[in-house]
Amino acid sequence: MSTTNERIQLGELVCWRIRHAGAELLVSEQGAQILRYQPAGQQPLIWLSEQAAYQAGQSVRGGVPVCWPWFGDLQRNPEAIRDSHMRPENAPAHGLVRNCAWQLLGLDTREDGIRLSFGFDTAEQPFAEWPFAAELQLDIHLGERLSLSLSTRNLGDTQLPLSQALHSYFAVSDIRQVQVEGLDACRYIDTLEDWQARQQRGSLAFTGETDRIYLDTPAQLSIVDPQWKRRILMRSEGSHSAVVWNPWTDKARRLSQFADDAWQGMLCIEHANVLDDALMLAPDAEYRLAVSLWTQTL
Ligand SMILES: O=P(O)(O)OC[C@H]1O[C@@H](O)[C@H](O)[C@@H](O)[C@@H]1O
Repeated sequence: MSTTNERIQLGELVCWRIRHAGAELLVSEQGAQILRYQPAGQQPLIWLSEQAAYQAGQSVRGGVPVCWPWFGDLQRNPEAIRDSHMRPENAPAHGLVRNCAWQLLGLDTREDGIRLSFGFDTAEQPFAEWPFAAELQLDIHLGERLSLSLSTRNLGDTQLPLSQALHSYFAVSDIRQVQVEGLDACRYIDTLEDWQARQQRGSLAFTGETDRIYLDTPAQLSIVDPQWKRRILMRSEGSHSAVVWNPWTDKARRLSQFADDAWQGMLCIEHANVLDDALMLAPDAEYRLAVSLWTQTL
């Protein structure tokens, strides 16, 4: 099977364009962020905004940003995570690494696809207001499926409080036509309804702005997209929580790098470790959060 890789510059960002057996993957070294993924002969599976800005120090809208060492608004995190930052009121949303330079550790072509690894070490790039030592590695494997694995090793001598997510933006034909399966009976926190706890009944369809944290989630979820005649499957390891987000009309107008009507063609399902599923990593412990993505024809 033919596999090629190309180092390209998009605006200020160094990126890798990988082609394998008709599939195409675009990854930025900044944030070790997958920007786009299109399986062979299909619509994109991972969505990238048409208004994406490729600037140093700014996360790109779309793809799969890595949220670490906290997810979302730090002030909404469990106490141990809030206390991990010296000035939580000034801490950026979604942690510290999504707009940092990561290091390319390896790019290997094999019979079953191509593997890219990126590393981030706080010993080399310390955060003044987050006094912990950790080593992060994101391994990306493009084969028949796209697989991501994020490992955190605690290099310090105290416990490391952590929440995190692989913030995947999926491409869909029309958010009003798709459904998410696998969440039936899961508890969720509706962040748009004063963070009240609710319970999912049946599959999830979308009729307005949605921003929910699902808890006790199963290993496999899927997006059913009848118009594009496909099901996107997601299988995770090391995650029992997932964030489901679509900004709908009003929030779309307030988002950066986002066209007013872009909400129609995207859906975030973010495999995570948040709230009850947040982590305390012992000294020298390593934790792995992983997700594999593929499609089936409907
Ligand atoms: O604009 P950002 O920082 O990339 O965040 C995008 C969205 O990310 C989601 O994970 C959150 O649940 C939303 O509340 C948020 O709006």
